[in-house]
Amino acid sequence: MKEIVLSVKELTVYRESYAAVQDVSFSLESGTDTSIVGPNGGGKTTLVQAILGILPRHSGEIFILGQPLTRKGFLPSRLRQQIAYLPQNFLVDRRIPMTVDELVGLGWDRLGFQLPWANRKKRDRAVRDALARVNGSHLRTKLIGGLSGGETKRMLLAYCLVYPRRLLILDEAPAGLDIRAESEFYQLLYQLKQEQNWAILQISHDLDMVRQHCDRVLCINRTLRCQGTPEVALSPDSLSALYGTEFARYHHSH
Ligand SMILES: Nc1ncnc2c1ncn2[C@@H]1O[C@H](COP(=O)(O)OP(=O)(O)OP(=O)(O)O)[C@@H](O)[C@H]1O
Repeated sequence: MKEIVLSVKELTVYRESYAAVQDVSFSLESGTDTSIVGPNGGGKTTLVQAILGILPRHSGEIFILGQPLTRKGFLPSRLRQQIAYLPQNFLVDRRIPMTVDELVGLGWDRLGFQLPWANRKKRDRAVRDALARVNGSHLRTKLIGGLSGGETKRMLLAYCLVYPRRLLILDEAPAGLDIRAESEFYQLLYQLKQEQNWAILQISHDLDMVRQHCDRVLCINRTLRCQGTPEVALSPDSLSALYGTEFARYHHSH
């Protein structure tokens, strides 16, 4: 059964004194893959960061699995754990002597107090399975500082998968993956959506991918210019309104 996983109502978010996202409303159902598209600086990342509670909102409301996200970005930990986020760039000090399985295991750990030895076997199995799903079993004992860009992506995806989630948010996730890894990546997203009923929200500039893989599209340029199926939201008229006439003509003529 479909369920509303995320609901955003009349959301406005400021970057300094500028409303980077203004009056945006939409909702996401479980078992669906939705893409956010729009020009550079259009507010896509700002929108996602507000949903994650990283950026404060100026006005509007955000509900995750029916629970409101507070103005300060607080969500009960049992709900926060249902959300996974794969950022565009992995910004940590890579000199930290941490192995891949240690990092992926952090995604499994419950937020809040727990005994370090509790559920050890279950945790180890979950880490192994998550790495296997992203074809990253061979990376298990590697230090995170020694990974290539594509391997880092796989590790982060395993971090997202290691625990059953309800909402997966991706910021240009396949960037840095080779052709085969990218295809496997979308296959995996499809499985998570179909078999696990996850709702997926992904920022993308790859309109061909969006047409091929996504069920719905949100066209953002500060405000929500259009939303609907890829056929509707990526029609020549919608693309002209979003990116300008020249782009729409070019994109449809090849
Ligand atoms: N840290 C920041 N401080 C101030 N303004 C910012 C900051 N980050 C982004 N902005 C501004 O907010 C607006 C929206 O930026 P945002 O990064 O959300 O757009 P985007 O659609 O994700 O862009 P891109 O496609 O280039 O990644 C832009 O005008 C940008 O200059």
